Amino acid sequence: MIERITVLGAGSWGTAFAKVLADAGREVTLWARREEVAEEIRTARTNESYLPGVTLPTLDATADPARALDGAQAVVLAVPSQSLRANLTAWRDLLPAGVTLVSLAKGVELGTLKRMSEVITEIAGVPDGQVAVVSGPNLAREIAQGQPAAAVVACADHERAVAVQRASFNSYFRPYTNTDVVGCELGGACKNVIALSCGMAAGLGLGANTMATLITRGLAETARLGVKLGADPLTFAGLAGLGDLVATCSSPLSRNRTFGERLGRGETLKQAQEATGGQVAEGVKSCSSIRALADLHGVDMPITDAMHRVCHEDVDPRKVGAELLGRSQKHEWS
Ligand SMILES: NC(=O)C1=CN([C@@H]2O[C@H](COP(=O)(O)OP(=O)(O)OC[C@H]3O[C@@H](n4cnc5c(N)ncnc54)[C@H](OP(=O)(O)O)[C@@H]3O)[C@@H](O)[C@H]2O)C=CC1
Ligand SMILES: O=C(CO)COP(=O)(O)O
Repeated sequence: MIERITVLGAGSWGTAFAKVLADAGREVTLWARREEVAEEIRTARTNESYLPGVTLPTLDATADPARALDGAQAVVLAVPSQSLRANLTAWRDLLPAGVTLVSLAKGVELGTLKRMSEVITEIAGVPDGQVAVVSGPNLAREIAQGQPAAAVVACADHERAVAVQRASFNSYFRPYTNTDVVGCELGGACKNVIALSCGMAAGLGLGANTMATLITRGLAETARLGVKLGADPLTFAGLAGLGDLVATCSSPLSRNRTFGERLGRGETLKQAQEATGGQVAEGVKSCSSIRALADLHGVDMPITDAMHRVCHEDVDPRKVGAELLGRSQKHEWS
């Protein structure tokens, strides 16, 4: 049984997941980038900047990575996807040998076009089977409030997935196992981009039919990419596919959806970034890396392409909307 777990990253999801683990009976140490955040978690049992009003269970917290990683049996990586490489490079010599590495990040790296587990195996120099991914409909604030939710723990090594499942299962958090790491990671990364599009539609004043269309066609393009890269198509009907997509596209708690809504209301990228105060909306960068990955593999992802053009080529959301509708007509599954 995994008993001692270190969570690296004390933002919304890192803190909420540390709570999940502590509520599951694990001994948890949470690493925060800033000492004042670590001190607040240790002494006041709160992290007001990320989870206001939430009382945390007993947790150790530190800004010292060496102290955080000492004796860890599993290490959870909860930093933004575009900084994971730099962070892990700084931490890799501190990782205990054979430790299970768990990724919470949902993104595809710009430049390398790697999934997060690929970045981790490369930087930590560990085999695929040592890296697990947790993904699913897991809006941090709801989980931190103890609202029921399920997730998937995906790992090429089934036994390791079961160990993480057992370590994180509690009265409100129900993890399932899966061995389809590619599908689970792509589901998590792509849904952030589709959530941007749903937010944008909401910002333009559009209703439920448009949302459902974007969700369904978003899932179709995600599955198209996933299958091309070796994922199991069934994964996209599961928690890390449809589940996460529906939660993120529908909830005002989603940073990606909220960001898209601002763009839909006419804000520029810069204005939306300033208004969301540095909180990570992974889809803004992932729309470019996922688009490049799709291009590399000859996969058509029109919604993702549209989001890239709005976010990075300053194209009007109304224009990409009209273009999406005017694409050449085809069979639903071609
Ligand atoms: N929030 C959610 O509901 C969910 C998020 N995720 C995924 O989890 C990952 C982490 O997201 P989340 O916790 O929400 O993000 P937040 O934006 O809430 O927090 C980011 C955390 O990472 C730290 N951080 C930011 N930039 C860097 C950097 N360059 N180097 C080191 N640390 C950094 C921040 O520290 P500081 O405070 O000092 O800036 C903060 O602790 C993302 O990939 C996200 O998609 C997955 C499921 C649910
Ligand atoms: O991944 C998430 C829910 O599962 C969180 O989504 P946001 O990053 O859009 O807030």
